[in-house]
Amino acid sequence: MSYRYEITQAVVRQGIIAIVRTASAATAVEAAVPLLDAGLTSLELPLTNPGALEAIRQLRADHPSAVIGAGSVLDEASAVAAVRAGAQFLVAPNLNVAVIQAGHRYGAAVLPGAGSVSEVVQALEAGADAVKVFPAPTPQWVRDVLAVLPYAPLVPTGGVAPADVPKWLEAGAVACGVGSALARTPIDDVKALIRAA
Ligand SMILES: O=C[C@H](O)COP(=O)(O)O
Repeated sequence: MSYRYEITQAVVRQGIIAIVRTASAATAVEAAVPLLDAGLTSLELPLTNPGALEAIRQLRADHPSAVIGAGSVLDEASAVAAVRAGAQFLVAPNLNVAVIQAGHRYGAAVLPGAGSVSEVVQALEAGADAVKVFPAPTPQWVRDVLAVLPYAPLVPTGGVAPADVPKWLEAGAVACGVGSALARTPIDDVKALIRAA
């Protein structure tokens, strides 16, 4: 998978980005593998995780068909480091045009963060492949924004409950980022969630 539009497609196809937050590279891999085995195909490892780059490198090597991204990518140096470690997509809670440019320069899809209609538009103008709406507002917010920006690929993230993912997707979000609540979800429920998304 080389082109960033293919990466974006793969990320949104399932409708869920599983965000793995742990205290070390080893525990990140340990937490990621059951999610991948359950059928989740897109994983985000925030750079705030100690050992995130190492975990990204290992997951890319061991799971070549998965789509592995880096989260909390706030600046260009972090973007380049993440791509060099193998990150195929970059996510941030904010908009930094230099992150988009660096990601695109090296073939990664980039999902900057936005919290308002103006910020969504700024992210799209800056070349965002999709826009992380953070923290996740409400499904009605997504509906309202899509009424005026029907082409905006929105990815609500932050406080999304796994069981609510279908509601966000019905509202028109292209995917949801799900982190802490996913970590608390039994793996059989994760499988059901994948079927429902
Ligand atoms: O970047 C987003 C958050 O870390 C994910 O939030 P969450 O843990 O509430 O799903």
